[in-house]
Amino acid sequence: MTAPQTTRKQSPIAQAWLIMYNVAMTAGWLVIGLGIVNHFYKHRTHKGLYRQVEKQLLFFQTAAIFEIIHAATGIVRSNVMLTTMQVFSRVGIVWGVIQPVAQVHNTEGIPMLMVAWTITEIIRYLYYTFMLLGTTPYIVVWLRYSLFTVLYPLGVSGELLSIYNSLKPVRDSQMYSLFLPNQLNFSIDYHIVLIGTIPFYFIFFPQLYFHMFAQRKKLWDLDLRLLPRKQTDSSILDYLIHVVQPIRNNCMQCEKMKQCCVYGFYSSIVFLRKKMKYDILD
Ligand SMILES: CCCCCCCCCCCCC/C=C/C(=O)SCCNC(=O)CCNC(=O)[C@H](O)C(C)(C)COP(=O)(O)OP(=O)(O)OC[C@H]1O[C@@H](n2cnc3c(N)ncnc32)[C@H](O)[C@@H]1OP(=O)(O)O
Repeated sequence: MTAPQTTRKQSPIAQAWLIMYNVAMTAGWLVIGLGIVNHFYKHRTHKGLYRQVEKQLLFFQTAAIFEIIHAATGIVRSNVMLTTMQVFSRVGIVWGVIQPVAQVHNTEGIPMLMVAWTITEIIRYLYYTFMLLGTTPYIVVWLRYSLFTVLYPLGVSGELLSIYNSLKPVRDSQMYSLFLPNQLNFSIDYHIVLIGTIPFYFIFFPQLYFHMFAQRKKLWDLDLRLLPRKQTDSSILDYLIHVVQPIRNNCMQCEKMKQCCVYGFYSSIVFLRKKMKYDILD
């Protein structure tokens, strides 16, 4: 089964670039994923994990900056603000927190964010690639619009934990900081800057998270076949509603309609169906 295709037509050059980009990003994150699995298999600990995949992670996470360019130039329909937030936070974490602060490398936040990012990106870029090729396997759509419910909180917790773990080493080393007096007559305390980023997570993460739920619902409404459980429920309810519908039409002409159990049965199905948010078929 394939998902409904809604991707708009791009120019052939843009389309070729996007296919190349998405294939390269899928492959890159797959390599990172294999590195993570290999590390856990060999060492059974998250210690040393960052060093194992450092180069690939720096490269492919940084390459996500193209996503902001894609959205800003309009070659994809992603929301520019949300994409910028997402990419900016992750590139910022990698280059501004993890890479320069060695004390963070072996802390618990690292496996959390790496696992969340890696699974998300393999599926996301695979999804985009399939969309461009015009056929997306149902399982890829389902994974993209379901796993984020768990992976987003996991990734964001890993990021916040990494920022938290970097605070003491950054304060002690006075990294990237400039104190008065100096010739520029300007001061910046990187420790305070990092603390200042934390509230932004509480402002922007809910927006990103609920945006994904909205996208999921939109796609779901577009094609009710997307989720098997709902599909079954929907078919049963649809079947019942279509069987009972003609009886109900007769009921409408009957004086005793309100007391009639057939009409009551019909109404409960309609109610149940509305409750399950299948209003669009009514
Ligand atoms: C020290 C620095 C700190 C900074 C502090 C900032 C605070 C910020 C707080 C936020 C923290 C977030 C951190 C993130 C953590 C994680 O990622 S954890 C892992 C879980 N993550 C996810 O699940 C990511 C989910 N998000 C997305 O998938 C989305 O991409 C998005 C970023 C939310 C944007 O969504 P949206 O605008 O809806 O766009 P898309 O659905 O992606 O795409 C829209 C259409 O464009 C097409 N498209 C997009 N990209 C491509 C592409 N590369 N190639 C081809 N096509 C593309 C896509 O197919 C869609 O097409 P249509 O269907 O035709 O609309």
